[in-house]
Amino acid sequence: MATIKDVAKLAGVSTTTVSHVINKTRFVAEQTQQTVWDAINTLHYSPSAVARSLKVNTTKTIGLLSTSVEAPYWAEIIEAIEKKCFQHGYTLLLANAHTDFEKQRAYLSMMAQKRVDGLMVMCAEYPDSLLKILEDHSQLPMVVMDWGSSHANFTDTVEDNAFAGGHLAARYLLDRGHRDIGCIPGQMERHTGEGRLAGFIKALKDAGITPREEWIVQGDFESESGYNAMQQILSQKQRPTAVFCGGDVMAMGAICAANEQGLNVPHDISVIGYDNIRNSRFFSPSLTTIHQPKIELGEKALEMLLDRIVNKRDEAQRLEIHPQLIERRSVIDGPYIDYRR
Ligand SMILES: Nc1nc2[nH]cnc2c(=O)[nH]1
Repeated sequence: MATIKDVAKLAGVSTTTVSHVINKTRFVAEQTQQTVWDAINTLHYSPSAVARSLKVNTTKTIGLLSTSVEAPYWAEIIEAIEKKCFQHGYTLLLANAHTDFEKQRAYLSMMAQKRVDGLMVMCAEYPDSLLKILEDHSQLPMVVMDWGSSHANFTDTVEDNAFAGGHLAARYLLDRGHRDIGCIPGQMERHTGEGRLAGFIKALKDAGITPREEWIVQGDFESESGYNAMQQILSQKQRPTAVFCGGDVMAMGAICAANEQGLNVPHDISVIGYDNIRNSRFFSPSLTTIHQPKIELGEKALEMLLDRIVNKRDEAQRLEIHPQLIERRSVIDGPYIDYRR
């Protein structure tokens, strides 16, 4: 592989001049520039990022310690981060650890050794063991994207207002005249599971309704869990008229279960989701849901991290995103529409 010395030799200039031509760091006569670029093209020379990193002490690389790319929710956030990294001239190093602690530890160590300039964290669950190793790496500029309200002062965070989103979903169903409402939340260990459910329960209680335990069936953000949970809800003697699913993918499974029992969504039972994944518009019926601003989440988190890297900011910052109702066709008016509060 050609080196900068080979280019300098072929162009008949010094390596410093070649460097200035490539990096545009000093005036170089046009004719000389042309000669250098001709030599670069002839030799197919590519400047070494490794050599440059050693000199400037940055690698222009961001590490992302994440859970998986399989679920549409994660995929949309990661896509937004990757696009923004590219725009800013950074390479994204993706480390899917699947909530496996040993993998998280190994990836964190690898990323530190590769001297990433900053670290984005989206691990879904944050047991103390993970918090400890994150803190051990707190010399790295870091942003945690899915903790909800901040847990630590060594990292930037993004608050997604999961509680407000769950509240909004329940409030919408109440406003549409539903009072018998079930829920299929994601895992309680996850902020997006627990926070969305807590908001839902609060809205019901504020409306004078005691949530019925048998209508709250635990899911895990996968379609199969939504399917099984809906089957369980529908197997009961008294059924709810509406169900809030804490993730759109679970709503997809829940709608499938209802259909297989001969029920029509929304005419026999209304369903509202959460996340507004790209395909939720194309569910049958198209899904009424709570929009989680995923692109904004990814972009804001990266911008905050770059601000920390570039400006060498020490104090932790916290940004917020806000959930929004998206009305489509999976919810219709419930039996209490004329008596709503
Ligand atoms: N698959 C999946 N979807 C989500 N949507 C919000 N949180 C989650 C999560 O933890 N997993």
